[in-house]
Amino acid sequence: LTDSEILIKFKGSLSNASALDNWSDMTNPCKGDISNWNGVICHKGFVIGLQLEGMGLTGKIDVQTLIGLSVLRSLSFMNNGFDGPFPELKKLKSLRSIFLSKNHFSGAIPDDAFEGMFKLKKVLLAENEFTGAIPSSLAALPKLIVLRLEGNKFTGKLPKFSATNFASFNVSNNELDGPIPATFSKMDFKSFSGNKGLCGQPVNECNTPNTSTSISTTSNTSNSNSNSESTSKKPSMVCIIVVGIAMAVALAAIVVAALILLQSLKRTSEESIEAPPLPSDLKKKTRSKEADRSAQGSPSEHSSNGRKKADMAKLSFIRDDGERFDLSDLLKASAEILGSGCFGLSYKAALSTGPVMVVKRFKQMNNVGKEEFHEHMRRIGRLSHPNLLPLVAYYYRKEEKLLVTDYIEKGSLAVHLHGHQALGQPSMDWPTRLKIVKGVAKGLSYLSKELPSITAAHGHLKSSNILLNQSNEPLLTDYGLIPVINQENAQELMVAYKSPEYLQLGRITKKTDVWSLGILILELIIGKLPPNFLPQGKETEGEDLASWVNAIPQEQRKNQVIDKKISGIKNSEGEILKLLKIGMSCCEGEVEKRLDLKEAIERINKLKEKDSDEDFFSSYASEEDMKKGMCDDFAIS
Ligand SMILES: Nc1ncnc2c1ncn2[C@@H]1O[C@H](COP(=O)(O)OP(=O)(O)OP(=O)(O)O)[C@@H](O)[C@H]1O
Repeated sequence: LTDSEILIKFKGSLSNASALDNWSDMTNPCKGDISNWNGVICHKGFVIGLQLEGMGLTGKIDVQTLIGLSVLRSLSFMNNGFDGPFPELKKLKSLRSIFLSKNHFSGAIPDDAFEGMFKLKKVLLAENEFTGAIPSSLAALPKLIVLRLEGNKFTGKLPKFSATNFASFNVSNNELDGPIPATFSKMDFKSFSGNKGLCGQPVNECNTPNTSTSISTTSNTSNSNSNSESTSKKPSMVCIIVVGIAMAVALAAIVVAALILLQSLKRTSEESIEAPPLPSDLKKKTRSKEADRSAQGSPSEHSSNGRKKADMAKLSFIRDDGERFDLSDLLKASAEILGSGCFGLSYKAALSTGPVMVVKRFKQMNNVGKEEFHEHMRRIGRLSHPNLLPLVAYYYRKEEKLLVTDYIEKGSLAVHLHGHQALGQPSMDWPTRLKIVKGVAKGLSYLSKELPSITAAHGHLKSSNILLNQSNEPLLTDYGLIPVINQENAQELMVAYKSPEYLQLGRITKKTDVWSLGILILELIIGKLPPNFLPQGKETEGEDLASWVNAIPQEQRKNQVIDKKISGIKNSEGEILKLLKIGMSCCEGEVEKRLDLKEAIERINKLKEKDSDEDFFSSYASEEDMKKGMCDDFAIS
């Protein structure tokens, strides 16, 4: 059967499937990475995922038919009306993700239900009616990083899990009992709460008779003073030693890091100057690509002669019409460190011939092969929009990659919002802020259309990745990088992976960039820096901006939320409140309730600099609604 026939047959087993009306055997489900069939995810012409969420589907999940989709990696039926036993998904050995949360599946899951699914990384079964023990075959999965079982009726003990590196784990609100394995002791207690019988760290409610601490302290009252004295002394000695060792190790680490950095810079510089001629096959490839580069925008080799030629080839240029330079030119240029972001250092390099470039070093792109990297950079390089900072050139070496762009004199939005104020310079006025939001929205819209196969087409939207040109038009940077960043590092560093859906469910969606846009809107209105967008913010420290707004009573928001330092807001407060409302709808924690990008952009585009009389009244009317608790967009989650 073809993919199209398989999917049509599969649809036949579903009930209430009107959301899949555009599945038709007259068309192909996949054109390259694009699909016009609702909920079908494609890669290189193959169906790799079904994302059939919140479609009101019921009926049977015909797993047998899906076996025909040989590269199916992800199945999501979340938030539908499926019931009955756990489907026999182990027949689909290539699956990486199973999302069945928020349905009515029930009964015990067979102990061997996950047997042989060695590639499985994410399993979401939350908020169903499953009973019985957590299957040992699930606990044995070696690559599991996300497991969500909360809100079921699982019983028995928590099994020992083979995987130890969970990005998200939750078994709360079940009927589990017994001790929590020590490997989970550092997790958030909320992941285990609501299970009356579970005990041990992090819940700390173990009440078994053989837990000895409290018993021994009461029975040895006569010794208690001396014991407590000696225990209070011992830790302080230990502390001093530990702190001493830690300081010595930290110092040594700093020295080693500095040496490595110097060595690496030196090596890069030497390699670029001493670069051997290109291997002939790569040269051939480069030359043959010259032929179609005008159509493809492919990198080209600027030929002159000898070693110069080889050096030039080391930097791959996206366009033909710009100034050419090589790595050694960049390294010889007068350079200035712009900052150390999540991925490494960024330098500003003023070339002796005039142009000023920015070189950003990435060490976290080691999992992609050379061809894959070149292909992706060419894809990024073909993008062209007034709100995107174009990639000028890139450099590939196995251990590190460099991306080169023009230097933008005016710097980033982050600096204008937060840095300039700290220096006592005037804060950005409302019309400029509005212009920036509109430009960012246009850039995002373009990216999502041009990079449909990347779930979060930007993936790293934050105020330091928005530069401002001389007329304050925003230019997005660091976009489209998710496919080439190492997964582990991406999870730690990229903004998309700090979204609620990633933190709670271990997934990013088409609406993840919308969430970042919402946070950016709030940052522009409130004038506060979002805590978890800081480079070092691996953990969310402090509440996010949306929770901060939500904690402020409705009637006080106009006065407390809008940054007092924004100039030019007279007669614009109605419009600012409308933007605030859009920002909050973009920050909706539940993906289904969040605005989609198109809707958000439409609403942003309607905003004006000044309130009209009508807007003035309607914004106040909506404030009244809020007071009455009728405004869903502001509902406290
Ligand atoms: N082309 C550019 N022109 C001017 N300033 C830039 C340019 N690219 C980056 N910057 C600025 O240089 C600084 C360092 O940028 P970098 O991208 O390394 O880190 P970041 O944006 O803070 O974090 P991340 O690595 O997560 O993107 C930031 O303030 C950024 O706004």
